[in-house]
This record gives sequence, C-alpha cells and structure tokens, in this order.
Amino acid sequence: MKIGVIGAGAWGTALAQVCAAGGEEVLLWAFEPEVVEAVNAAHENSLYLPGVPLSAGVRATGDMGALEACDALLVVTPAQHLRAILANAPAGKPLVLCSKGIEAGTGMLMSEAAAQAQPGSPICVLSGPTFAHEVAKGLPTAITLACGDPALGQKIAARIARPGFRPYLSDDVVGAEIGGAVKNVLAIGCGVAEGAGLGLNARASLISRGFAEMGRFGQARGARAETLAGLSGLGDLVLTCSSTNSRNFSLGKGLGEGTPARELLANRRTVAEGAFTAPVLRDAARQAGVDMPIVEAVCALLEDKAPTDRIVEALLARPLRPE
Ligand SMILES: NC(=O)C1=CN([C@@H]2O[C@H](COP(=O)(O)OP(=O)(O)OC[C@H]3O[C@@H](n4cnc5c(N)ncnc54)[C@H](O)[C@@H]3O)[C@@H](O)[C@H]2O)C=CC1
Ligand SMILES: O=C(CO)COP(=O)(O)O
Repeated sequence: MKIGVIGAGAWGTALAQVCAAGGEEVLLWAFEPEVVEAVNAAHENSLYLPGVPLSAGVRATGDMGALEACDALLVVTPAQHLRAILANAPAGKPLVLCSKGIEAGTGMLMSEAAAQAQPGSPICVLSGPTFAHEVAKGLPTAITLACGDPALGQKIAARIARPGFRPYLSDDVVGAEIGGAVKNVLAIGCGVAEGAGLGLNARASLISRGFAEMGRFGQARGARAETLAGLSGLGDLVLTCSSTNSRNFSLGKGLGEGTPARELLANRRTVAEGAFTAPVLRDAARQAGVDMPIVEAVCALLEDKAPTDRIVEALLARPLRPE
C-alpha cells in the first residue's frame, strides 16, 4: 500500500517518516515550496521538524496530482484548511484524517467536512497522544485508528504499525475525533493554570473536570464513553495538559502570564488548534445544551473578555454540584 501524506507540518512529516521506516516510498505533499525543496534536497523539514534526518524514501511534492499514485492518503493539514485542501486531492482514495479540530462556520468534525469535500472516499481517523518529535525519533507511541470499515482499518493499521508505533483499532470515528478536538481547548486552560501559578491541584482538577465536559459533549454527538477514556481522549488530554511541548499548553501559559491572545497568536508559524476550535466548540455546546464551563472560560481568555484572575474566580464561584 503506497502512502501519501497531505500536509508537511511537524505531524505530517513525522507520520511520513513512520510510514517510510521499512524502506518504503512515501509521498509528502507540502503547502510551501521551500518545504518541498528542503525535504528533497536535504532530507530534513527544517521549517517544521528541524533536526530530524528523514529517510530516503520520503519524497516531497507540491503537486496534488502526484498523489494519484498512492493507495491511501494521510490528511494532516491544519483543521481549518482541511476542506479546501482535500477538495483538490485525488478522488476515491481511503483518507486517514490526522488533524484535530472542529471546522469554523459549520461546526463540523473533520470526518464530516472530509465527506463533503471527497464524497466517494472511505474515511478513518488517526488520533492519540503523539508529540511529533517523539514519534519521529521512534520513541514508543500508541494511537487510536478509528474506521467504520473494519477490513480497511486492519489494512491501514498493518501498514502504519512499527515496533515503536502501535495503532489500536476502533470503529468509533466520531469519538476519536471529539477527544482530539476538545483536549486542545482544555490544554490551553491547563497552560493558563501553569502561567498564572495556580498550582498542580488546579491542573488536575481542570483535567478531570475538563474530561467530564468532553464526555458530555461527546455523548451529545454520539461518541462512545470508552473511546473518550482511551488514547484519543483521556490519553491525549493528559499528554497535552502536562507539557510545554504542547503548542496549546504553551499558548495558555502565555495567557496565564498576562500576554494578550492576539499578541501570542500574531505571526506564529505553527498551529495551536485549540484557539480555533474553542469558539466553535463553545457555540456547538451551547446549541446542544451541553454545559462546558472550562471551555467557556478559555474562550473568554482568548477573547480578552476579562483578566485571568477574574475568569478563574468566576469559574470557582459557580454553584456547588454533585460530581
Ligand atoms: N505536531 C504534533 O505533535 C501533532 C499535530 N497534530 C495535528 O496535526 C495537524 C497539523 O499540525 P502540525 O503538523 O503540527 O502543523 P505545524 O504547526 O507543524 O505546521 C503548520 C502547518 O500549517 C500549514 N499551513 C500554513 N498555512 C497554510 C495555509 N494557508 N493553507 C494550508 N496549510 C497551511 C503548513 O504547511 C504546515 O503544514 C493539526 O490539526 C494538529 O492538531 C496531531 C497530532 C500531533
Ligand atoms: O496533538 C498533539 C499531541 O497529541 C500535539 O499537541 P499540540 O498541538 O498542543 O502541540
């Protein structure tokens, strides 16, 4: 099975490296011509994954048409660009969606946007606790591969698995997506707690009460509770909420230290998906009648509605309730 990867940021490049680890050829589509040049000439993505020598089998292209030669496509664009980029991809290929987010304007999950952009393509979702740099170095990683078609899921799992990269199969596509999208917003909240010096008790409370919010939203959208408790939900939540290696956590840390969101978000090259997903998630939750106070608080911080201490006070002053 020849793999193509759409999107050559840190994660797309790391996944291309995984898929080429057995000496196979992998075609990596990049948005920026300088990334195509760097990968092909120097075997390094110096823009997005510097310091990782890439296998000779990883070849970059800026030509979507070249992906016609592939049997399956990993889609690793920023969530808000997925629809537009996929619309130009070859039709009818199995798509493995690796982006984490909810689409602005439509409130759609990536699988829903992809199904509209490429109506004839079977869809899987690959999501879990996976910092790109660690995966690219071959450090042990487990991940959820969700697919409605078990035979296709097994074929793709067999193709991408490595001794240090272990996919677990699921048929809950929506559940796998919701975990990855919601945890990014909660990670911003945990970063705020770090930046504002609120302590580790606060972080643990945000993780577990945030997980309850993820569960309520997931239930409203048809996710299974055990998927949310697995790698793509709780696993990724714990990872992203506990390290400045996370772009979302770092963004929150900056907010907690008092830097306004617009300053933190201006001119950044890498993507902090939670900043885009937060308002979309808040609106979708309100529409579905799902209570998500931590997500609301993160939105208020991103929108510079009030100083951090006032927003934290308001979160703590909510009426007492059963757990
Ligand atoms: N980096 C990581 O460790 C992981 C990232 N992800 C997800 O993968 C997705 C991609 O993230 P990364 O690879 O980390 O990206 P990145 O932050 O390393 O790079 C930014 C990406 O945005 C693309 N881009 C910039 N402007 C664009 C435009 N106007 N149109 C289309 N594309 C544009 C760049 O080409 C590049 O691929 C995100 O949804 C992220 O949540 C998932 C798991 C791990
Ligand atoms: O999704 C990730 C790890 O699983 C990466 O997290 P960040 O996008 O916050 O860096």
